[in-house]
Amino acid sequence: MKRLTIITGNLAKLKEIVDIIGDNVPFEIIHQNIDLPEYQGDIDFIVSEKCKAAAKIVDGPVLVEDTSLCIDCLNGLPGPYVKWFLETIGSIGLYRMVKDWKDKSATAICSVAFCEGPQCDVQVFKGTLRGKIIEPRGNGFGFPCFLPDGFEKTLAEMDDQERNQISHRFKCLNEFRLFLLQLGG
Ligand SMILES: O=c1nc[nH]c2c1ncn2[C@H]1C[C@H](O)[C@@H](COP(=O)(O)OP(=O)(O)OP(=O)(O)O)O1
Ligand SMILES: [Mg+2]
Repeated sequence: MKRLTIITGNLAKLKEIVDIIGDNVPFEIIHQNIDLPEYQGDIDFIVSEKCKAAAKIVDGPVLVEDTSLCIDCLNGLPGPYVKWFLETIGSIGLYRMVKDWKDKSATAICSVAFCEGPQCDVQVFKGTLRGKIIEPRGNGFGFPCFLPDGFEKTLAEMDDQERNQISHRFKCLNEFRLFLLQLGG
């Protein structure tokens, strides 16, 4: 069976990816814990560059993921730079940035890029989840300040099973899973 290497430095993300892809796909899924460069640009560019860097390291099929949180009243910021916002001002800081705006709507975006090797084309998949920014609640993996539309729990208040049925990452990786099944072993 072909091997597919997931490259991420984030183990919570890895667990979700593996749980969603499941074990029916015709690839043996393995992981390398490597912190890839954090590129700048739009979502497609960033995840594609990440994928090319990963394919060079592995010299075979790779999957990388990049997460964005795009807030409407901030014209899409922090977008793919959400990691730096979380590390500096945190979820509460994100909430404070938007608390005086009437429109607090936002989109969580999971983007995944796959390629079969360093010389191969990169394919990008995306999953989006609409919601709004609220005062942070919850301790799970998932944005504590993001309340998905139609739900009463933030992503960080949901348990893994609940989140993996509705999340941006679920939507994206479910599409990728179907693509892998089509691709064959
Ligand atoms: O569903 C999520 N719910 C809440 N927070 C999340 C989620 N997914 C990623 N995150 C965090 C991790 C990082 O602070 C930033 C995304 O940055 P991002 O570059 O994609 O992740 P990362 O650097 O941790 O791992 P990687 O080695 O795959 O690049 O948002
Ligand atoms: Mg990263």
